[in-house]
Amino acid sequence: MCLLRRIVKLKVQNVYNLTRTLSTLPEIRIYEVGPRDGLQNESKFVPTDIKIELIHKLAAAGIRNIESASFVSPKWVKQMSDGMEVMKNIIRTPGVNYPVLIPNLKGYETAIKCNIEEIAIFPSGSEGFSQKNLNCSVEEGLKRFKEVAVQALKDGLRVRGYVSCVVGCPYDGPVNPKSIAKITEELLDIGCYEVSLGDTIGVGTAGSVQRLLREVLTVAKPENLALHFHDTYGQGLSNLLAGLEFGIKTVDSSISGLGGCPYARGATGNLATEDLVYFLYGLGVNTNIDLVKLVEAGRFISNFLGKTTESRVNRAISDRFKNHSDIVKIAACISQ
Ligand SMILES: CC(C)(COP(=O)([O-])OP(=O)([O-])OC[C@H]1O[C@@H](n2cnc3c(N)ncnc32)[C@H](O)[C@@H]1OP(=O)([O-])[O-])[C@@H](O)C(=O)NCCC(=O)NCCSC(=O)C[C@@](C)(O)CC(=O)[O-]
Repeated sequence: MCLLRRIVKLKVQNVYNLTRTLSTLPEIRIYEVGPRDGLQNESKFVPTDIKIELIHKLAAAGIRNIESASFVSPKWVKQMSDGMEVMKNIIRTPGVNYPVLIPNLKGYETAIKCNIEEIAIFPSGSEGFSQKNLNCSVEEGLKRFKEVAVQALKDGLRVRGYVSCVVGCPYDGPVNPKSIAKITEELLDIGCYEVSLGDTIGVGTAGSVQRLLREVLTVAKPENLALHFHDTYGQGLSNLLAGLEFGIKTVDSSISGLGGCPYARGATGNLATEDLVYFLYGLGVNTNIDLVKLVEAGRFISNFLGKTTESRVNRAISDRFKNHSDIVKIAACISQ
């Protein structure tokens, strides 16, 4: 057989093997943060009914975990001041989880009146960001969050943890993976069912994510971790692939790539949910999410904000794709 045909045969075999290997990827759980992390940084106040409609659209697209509100101080994040109205007025889809962000007991006492089942607490991985974002030290923040977690667990709620600035801090610079591992361990010890590792300013790369995970996986199992990558430097998907290769199965993302923390200067949006879902379909992972409806949800909120979507998939998918299966075939390069 001539050399060229041998190379082609080998290439086809490799592609098939790669797809087959990656297609043995487990169920990937998508944790949508758009209504909270996505909107919190928007200067123009988004009316409560728009927030609620976005949540409904995300659920209709098949998203099963939608972080829907935040019970932080309105003096700190005005955009999230209508958390109670949002949580009291969403029409809840059976099987969909609607967690909320809680900074302290005061926020918890408000949130618990809104029929919540899961809360998220969020210590910082660096001192500088902790002071700016929570007005306290990392240690004081952990003490506060522990009080919240103990009460929430007593009330029968699930508690998710975040660690912010797991790679770099806008104030302190590079962050030591060992300190992230320590905070992760403390969150798991107080009863968090999972800890989402937040690259808040998106400076992470596949290399720094590998270094971080090698450290954190000395204290946590992959099934108790989640990946939360802001896409500021365009590294979100490659960071994600690095994380998936460590067996992590939960990924945070934000519709239309919205987001950023008002107290992390330079922070921009999260990995876009549309890009994440397309990427996963390409790996043969069925997310049960309807990409046409998801793109529509992204266009709904981007149009309301008067912004161009940050999602490359949302921008690229023209209206010629009338249905979801056409897009999945493109994503997975399936010809027939
Ligand atoms: C934690 C605090 C409250 C401390 O803020 P503080 O000023 O130190 O709080 P305080 O205890 O001194 O209280 C000051 C005033 O706020 C009130 N207050 C106090 N707590 C609440 C509350 N929960 N809800 C409503 N009101 C509250 C309190 O009642 C008091 O009212 P006053 O007596 O002046 O009238 C503040 O720093 C805060 O709210 N920070 C949160 C900022 C934030 O939301 N940042 C964005 C989310 S984190 C993020 O985006 C990162 C993440 C999670 O996505 C992961 C990643 O991307 O990496």
